[in-house]
Parts: sequence; structure tokens; C-alpha cells
Amino acid sequence: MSQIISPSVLSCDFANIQRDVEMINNSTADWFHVDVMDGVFVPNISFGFPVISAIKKHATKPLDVHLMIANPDQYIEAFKKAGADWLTVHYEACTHLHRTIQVIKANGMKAGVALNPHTSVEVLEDILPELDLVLIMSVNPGFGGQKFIPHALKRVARLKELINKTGSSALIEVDGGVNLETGKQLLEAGADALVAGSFVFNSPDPTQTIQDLKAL
Ligand SMILES: O=C(CO)[C@H](O)[C@H](O)COP(=O)(O)O
Ligand SMILES: [Co+2]
Repeated sequence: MSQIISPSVLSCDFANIQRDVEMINNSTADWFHVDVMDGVFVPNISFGFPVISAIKKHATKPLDVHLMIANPDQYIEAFKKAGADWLTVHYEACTHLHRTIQVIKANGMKAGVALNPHTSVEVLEDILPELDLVLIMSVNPGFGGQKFIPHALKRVARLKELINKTGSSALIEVDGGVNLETGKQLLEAGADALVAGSFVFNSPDPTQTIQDLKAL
């Protein structure tokens, strides 16, 4: 199976959101990466339910929703209603992570857990068989366009070993500073899915850039 490419709409032109959604529909991208930031868990605010519902209305591919919010539990059902297919919460934002994962799955979504750059991948070992996805942050969350933190490569490789050891079928997704160079290294380390925001949307031909990532 080739790698999953999930362009981050955080870097799209919000005045032309339908155009950018159609671009992703017509590209070789697999998912839409949707970054939700609340100004509490991360020092930035992105967008909420009306924007996600608007994207869902036009998207022909699954929405991969990355929640950078405190207390995600209180909004799980609302994200399902807005159109999330994959819902990823941060380990650092959840006190009862196991319960949160069960509730996401009970709401008919695939469940993911994101790890900040400082959080050891080993903290997920005992619940890996329950997870559909682990999102390794290769930047500190909150902003697009940041520089890739190289230790993400070692983290992906360690996580891959844990996934194999525990018999988990979780996908490894990586988010932050992904381009052709870092993307290639991440795939070699064991990543299954790449998120790319500024690299796609700041390029002269976003459709081709998605294809280039898909062809790595
Ligand atoms: O979760 C995120 C930021 O917290 C974004 O998904 C990520 O930063 C993508 O942007 P870029 O590819 O420009 O780094
Ligand atoms: Co993200």
C-alpha cells in the first residue's frame, strides 16, 4: 500500500475554501487534514464546527480531524456531526484517554492519539491495540509552516517496533514540516501517512506537489 497523503487545510485560502477543497478532491490526496485549535491547549485559534461542516459538504475524501483542544471529550459527538471520519486527540489533553478512545469509536469514527514532541511513544504501549492511528508531531503544535524536528524519525521507528510487538494495526501519521526530503525520511522510518500544509499550499502547483508526496 502506498502512503496516505493528508493535506492540511490550515494552509488553504479560507476566502476560496471550496476551490481548495475541490483541488484536494481532484488530486491524489487520500484525506483532508483538519486542524482544530482552541487557544487553550495551543497558543493559536483556527476554526470550528461551521468550517468543518462546510468542508465536509464538498469533500469527497475522509476528514482526518486533529484536535488541539483541551477537554476534547465534551465535543466528540459534535465532531462526528460536523463530519469527522478520523478523530485524533492529544495524549497531553486527555486524563482518561482509554475512555476517550472508546467514545470516539462508539460514535462511529476511527480513533487516533497525537503525541507532542516531548512525549515518549512508550506511553501508548498498553493501548496501542485499541488505536486506529498514532499522530507523531514533528513540530510543536499550534502553527503551520514550522521547521521539522529531526528526532521525529527515531520516534517513528520506535513506535513502529511497538506496533509490531503489540500486534496493533494502528497507522503512523506524521504532522509538521513535511516536505519531499523529510517525507522520504519519514517513510523510510516507518510512517504510513504524511500531513503537509504549507509545503502543498505554498507551492506553485499544489496538485503536483501532492502527487510528488504520493510518489515518494
Ligand atoms: O497540526 C498542525 C500544526 O499544529 C498542522 O497540521 C501542521 O503544522 C501542518 O502544517 P505544515 O505542513 O505547514 O507544518
Ligand atoms: Co495537524
